[in-house]
Amino acid sequence: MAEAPFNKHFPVSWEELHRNAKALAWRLIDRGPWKGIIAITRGGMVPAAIIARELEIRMIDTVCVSSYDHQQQRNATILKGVEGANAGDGEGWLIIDDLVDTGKTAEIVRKMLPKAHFATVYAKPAGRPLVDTFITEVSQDTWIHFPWDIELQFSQPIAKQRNG
Ligand SMILES: O=P(O)(O)OC[C@H]1O[C@H](OP(=O)(O)OP(=O)(O)O)[C@H](O)[C@@H]1O
Ligand code: HPA
Ligand SMILES: [Mg+2]
Repeated sequence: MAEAPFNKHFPVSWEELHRNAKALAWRLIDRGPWKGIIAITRGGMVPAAIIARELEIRMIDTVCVSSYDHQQQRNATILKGVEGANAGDGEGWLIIDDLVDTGKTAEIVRKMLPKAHFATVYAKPAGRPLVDTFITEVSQDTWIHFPWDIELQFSQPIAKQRNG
């Protein structure tokens, strides 16, 4: 697949992610009770853990999907479904991912659990219609840098960045 032009970069700190995942938990609490959480690996496991803690949910399973090599999108591969959770059509279950981008991953997981509630912390416009609840929208040409993917390093002054 063609590489998407990510012109903008949106770094997220652990604190920000924690705050936004908690904000998502606040939105989800009144829509429950939830039978459990299905986290989409790997990125969904971090917000899923925070939401599980806030909503006191201990039944957690995963759907294992892989679709990106860093910013390069590939065909999504399902490595594991949800057989263990006995989630049926997903009724009463929460699916948690860190973000929807093109919506490809969400589309695949929604087919597995059509009645589940799909929630993400971040959403880009193309994937937004596939999510039931999210917290922050960023533009399609923005790459979100999650705290587990980045480290502190020297940053060019803005003037240097603008002048190339
Ligand atoms: O809406 P889409 O275009 O499908 O993109 C969103 C998916 O891509 C990322 O996962 P990725 O496949 O990179 O795996 P990871 O979570 O293991 O990093 C992200 O965590 C979402 O699951
Ligand atoms: O913007 C993104 N950031 C991190 N992982 C992703 N996977 C798809 N889009 C993104
Ligand atoms: Mg993922």
